[in-house]
Amino acid sequence: MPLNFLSTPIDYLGGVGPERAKLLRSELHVETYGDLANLFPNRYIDKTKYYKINQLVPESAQVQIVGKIVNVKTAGAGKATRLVATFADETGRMELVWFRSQKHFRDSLKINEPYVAFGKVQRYGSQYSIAHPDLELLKDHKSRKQSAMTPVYPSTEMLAKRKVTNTYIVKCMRKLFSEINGSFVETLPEDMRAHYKLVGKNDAMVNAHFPSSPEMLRASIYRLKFEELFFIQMELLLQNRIRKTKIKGYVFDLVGEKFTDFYNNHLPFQLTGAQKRVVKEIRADMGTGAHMNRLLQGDVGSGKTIVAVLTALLALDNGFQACIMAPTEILAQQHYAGVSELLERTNITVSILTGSVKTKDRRVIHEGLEDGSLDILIGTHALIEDKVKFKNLGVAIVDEQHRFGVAQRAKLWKKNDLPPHVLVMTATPIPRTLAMSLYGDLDISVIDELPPGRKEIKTVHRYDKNRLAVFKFIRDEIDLGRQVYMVYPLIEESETLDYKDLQDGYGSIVREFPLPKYNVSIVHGRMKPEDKDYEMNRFVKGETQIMVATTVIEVGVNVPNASVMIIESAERFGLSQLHQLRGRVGRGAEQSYCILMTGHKLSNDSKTRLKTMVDTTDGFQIAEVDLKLRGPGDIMGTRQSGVMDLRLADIVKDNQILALAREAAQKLLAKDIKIELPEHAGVKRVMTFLQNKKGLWKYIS
Ligand SMILES: Nc1ncnc2c1ncn2[C@@H]1O[C@H](COP(=O)(O)OP(=O)(O)OP(=O)(O)O)[C@@H](O)[C@H]1O
Repeated sequence: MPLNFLSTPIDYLGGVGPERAKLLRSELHVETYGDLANLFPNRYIDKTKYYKINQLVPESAQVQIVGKIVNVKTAGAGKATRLVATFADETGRMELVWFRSQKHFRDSLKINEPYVAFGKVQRYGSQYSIAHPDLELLKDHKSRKQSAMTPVYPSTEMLAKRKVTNTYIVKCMRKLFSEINGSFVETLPEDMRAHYKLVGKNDAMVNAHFPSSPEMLRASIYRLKFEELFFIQMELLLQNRIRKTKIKGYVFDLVGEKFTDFYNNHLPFQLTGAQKRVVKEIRADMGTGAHMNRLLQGDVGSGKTIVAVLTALLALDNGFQACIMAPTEILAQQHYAGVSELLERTNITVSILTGSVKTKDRRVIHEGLEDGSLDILIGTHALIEDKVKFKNLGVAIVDEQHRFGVAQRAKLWKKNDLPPHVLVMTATPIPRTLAMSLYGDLDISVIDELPPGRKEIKTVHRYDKNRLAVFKFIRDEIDLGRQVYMVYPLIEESETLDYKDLQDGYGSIVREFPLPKYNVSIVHGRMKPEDKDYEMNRFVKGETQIMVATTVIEVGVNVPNASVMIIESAERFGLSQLHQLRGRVGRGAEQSYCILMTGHKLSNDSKTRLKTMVDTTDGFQIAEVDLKLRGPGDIMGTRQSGVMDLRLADIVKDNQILALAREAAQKLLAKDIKIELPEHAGVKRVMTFLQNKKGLWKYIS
């Protein structure tokens, strides 16, 4: 089947006039024959089965009933005007309802003639009804062979109102398939189909719409999902490859004195297996001559800082500088303190540049950067100001990518002849399956192992009415010398309300934990940055025992002595947010606790979230549950990605197929990177079709 046949506008299909074509376009995005063929059923129903009215139950979904219209009347007024027909069989009566009352439609309804009504039943009081049923005279219905697996296509209220019924769409589909005449061209190579046991394209298309058996239906849907995911993977893998061949990077092939000396003499601990593996991956990247763009995912507290330092040392050993960018002043300071301590006994120079650094000190930093005497610069957005000029920046390490835009990162290498390597660190785990489908242009390293000897954070869920016991627990912990976080939600829609909650909470905490024994800090988004930092620092230094805060403390804050995290209205937080918050404790040697406080009324989703938090501390597992609860739409960055356009596959539910499709794409490209072997003609055709607009092919063919 030539592709141009499939691009025939839908108006040309027999039985589709301009009116209905317009509706199909606006409601279902069906513009062409191809679009219609790829409009897959939501489900299938047994059209050989008929219900009696007295067999209906409130849960009956779509049913077919044979009966007669015994009368028709108009009910309601204005916009609520509707046509109501009483429909009866020998067992009872029900209603058929249309929210329109054109006279000619009313007149077309035949009283006391047998009809088949099909649709979704609803019950109002003791009465069953179907709104906008598919209605067909029994004799017409009987004249066609009915299938036990009739497809049910997506529909909208507008379509139902305008008589574009399921029966109509099925009719169009039959017509289309008889015109196509069984000749969808195969897209996947034969060896791949044999290896992954995939049915042929044509059979799959026909059976997805008009299944010959349940087994064939399953096999067809599997094949079509595989195909869909396979081509997405092909695009991602090719984009990645193009990036690597097009964008050159510095070659850091020396592992010199600085790295070796630090590694052999100054490591404060043994690296975990995962840290070693990740450092190896980074070294391999930097040695190839391609530009590194790597995402380093590591759960909270998994030890990303040491990886950042070793990466910086690799740049230094090859005669380059390094920088580490953090999203906030506090985090930049923490990194600076941590990195300086690690490098204390070496002769490597480290400085910090943030908004609050004085002009005089700035000048010294600028000079050091330009003459190359400053090796590592740590800082905030201040690093990308125009005045900051590196002599030769070799690697930029960016903490928490979503707070820095790509354009901002690009500013960093304005002085370089080549872009510095980029390592983005994030503590927000993204499930592997999602990461695979999203980040074609980014390589991913994962630290999936925590340093040894960590004590699991004990997590419990408590109801508000047990608050007194929780307060007692807090007092006991403070008596032991520990510090406590108390976090309140802050969501944009009801900022005023949240602010009140926070202030009320602060008020009651100060009453419960009075001076002079207790000192309480408060931090929230409405404070000036200087005030926030001041309050944070009091807590960091141990001058206050309790930190009342909104989620502003979410990322990266490191106060090892804080051992209790209380999260108020925990049901209002997302899972990954709860996990990030919990990660603020458990950073020292002491046993740590996380207490999730809620009221009694909880939705099922909230219960699942709380239970997941109580059951596990594994960020990746939590991310998987989060993805299942929220769907990929809300997860960072997914909105812009092609993943949301999937027709059949669901990257969460079909993650096994996704993994196989990725493997198949990798194998194919390993054998035939230009996709020019004759057996890959089908793949090439689809890729060309997909890529025409983006011009991907001009790079690889
Ligand atoms: N291999 C290791 N063995 C023992 N301790 C380690 C190891 N790696 C890191 N640590 C320690 O674990 C703590 C957490 O490390 P680090 O601050 O680098 O974590 P992180 O991944 O940046 O976490 P977060 O994203 O929560 O800030 C630090 O105190 C660090 O010294």
